[in-house]
Amino acid sequence: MITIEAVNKFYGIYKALDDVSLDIAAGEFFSLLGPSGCGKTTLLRSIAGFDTPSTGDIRIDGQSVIGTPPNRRPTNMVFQSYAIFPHLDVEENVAYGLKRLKLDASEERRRVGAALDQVRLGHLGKRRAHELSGGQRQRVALARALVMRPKVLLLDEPLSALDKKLREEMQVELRSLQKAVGITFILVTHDQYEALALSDRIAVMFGGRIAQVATPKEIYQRPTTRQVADFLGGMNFMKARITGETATRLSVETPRFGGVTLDKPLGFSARNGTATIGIRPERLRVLWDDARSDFEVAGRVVDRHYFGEITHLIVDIPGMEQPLSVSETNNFGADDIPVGDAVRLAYDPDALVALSD
Ligand SMILES: Nc1ncnc2c1ncn2[C@@H]1O[C@H](COP(=O)(O)OP(=O)(O)OP(=O)(O)O)[C@@H](O)[C@H]1O
Repeated sequence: MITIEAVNKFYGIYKALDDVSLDIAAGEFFSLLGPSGCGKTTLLRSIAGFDTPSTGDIRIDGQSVIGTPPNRRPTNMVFQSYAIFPHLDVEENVAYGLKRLKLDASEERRRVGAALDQVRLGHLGKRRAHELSGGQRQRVALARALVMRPKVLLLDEPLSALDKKLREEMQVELRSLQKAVGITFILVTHDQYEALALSDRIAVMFGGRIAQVATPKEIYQRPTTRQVADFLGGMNFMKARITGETATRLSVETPRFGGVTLDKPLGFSARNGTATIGIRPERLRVLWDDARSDFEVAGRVVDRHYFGEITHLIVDIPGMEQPLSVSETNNFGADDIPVGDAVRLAYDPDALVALSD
């Protein structure tokens, strides 16, 4: 539905977008995720028409939109700062963009009512902006975009001004709203949890380039580069010696995790016969008492951080360069393991991933 083809964007000599190509399907909830300055807003603004790529093409439903002004594109953008008019009430705010369509009054009222119902603000139509909470204002901004019936809704960090609890509530709402209206949503966020919780697919960006595009589960469980793995949650990294290589698989020998064969990440090239291997902290489990596993490593707890439902244990493993970070639930008392204690950790070899540097 949306095709981004070899898009580059220069600001002077600075390259904000570097050869970006991407296909986004109709009805998809798609997120652009990355650290500040990685180019995600520039890409979103290019889809909306507020920025123009220096080279490359953007097509919506097969039609190039380069040169088409924002208001003539089948897109609508919701900004981070809920830009709603303070002197208008909620209904007037939502009706604002409809004015140029010159609908008859009853049709306009019907569409405004439907958009407000979609964001659960039907009862607050006569309120003014200063009488609304942050979450309600953001819903007005959403209704204002939805009322225009865009094919694509573009969302630039729409929830970042909200506090954590409200933000989580609005995330759930945004997801169900997207399913209900069925249009394509493209969300820009630097919040990995937001992207994981909301998206059908995520593109992770660094330095103007797309590092990986995949479903939340794939991107979390099978990151292809060290940078992607590090940006989305914690990851223990270790060096391993390559003992065999095919087009798609890599056999490695690790100091403490033994020999394993793994999927070869995209764009992988071996340096000095070594590869970087990763395992997520929550994929390591403490083995209590006499419990045994075919796959275990032994070490000593050197630090402990309590997070309520989980505890992070930092475990030094003899022969490993870096201690392992272990995220263990407190159901079994991980929060009571004293620093200095010997522990054994079980792991599933399937949880190990090979990463491109
Ligand atoms: N109008 C501009 N002129 C010059 N440089 C710009 C302009 N707009 C953006 N940039 C630069 O391009 C890069 C990408 O900016 P962009 O806003 O797309 O990043 P971002 O990933 O959305 O970051 P953030 O999350 O901080 O908004 C940044 O380094 C930024 O400084």
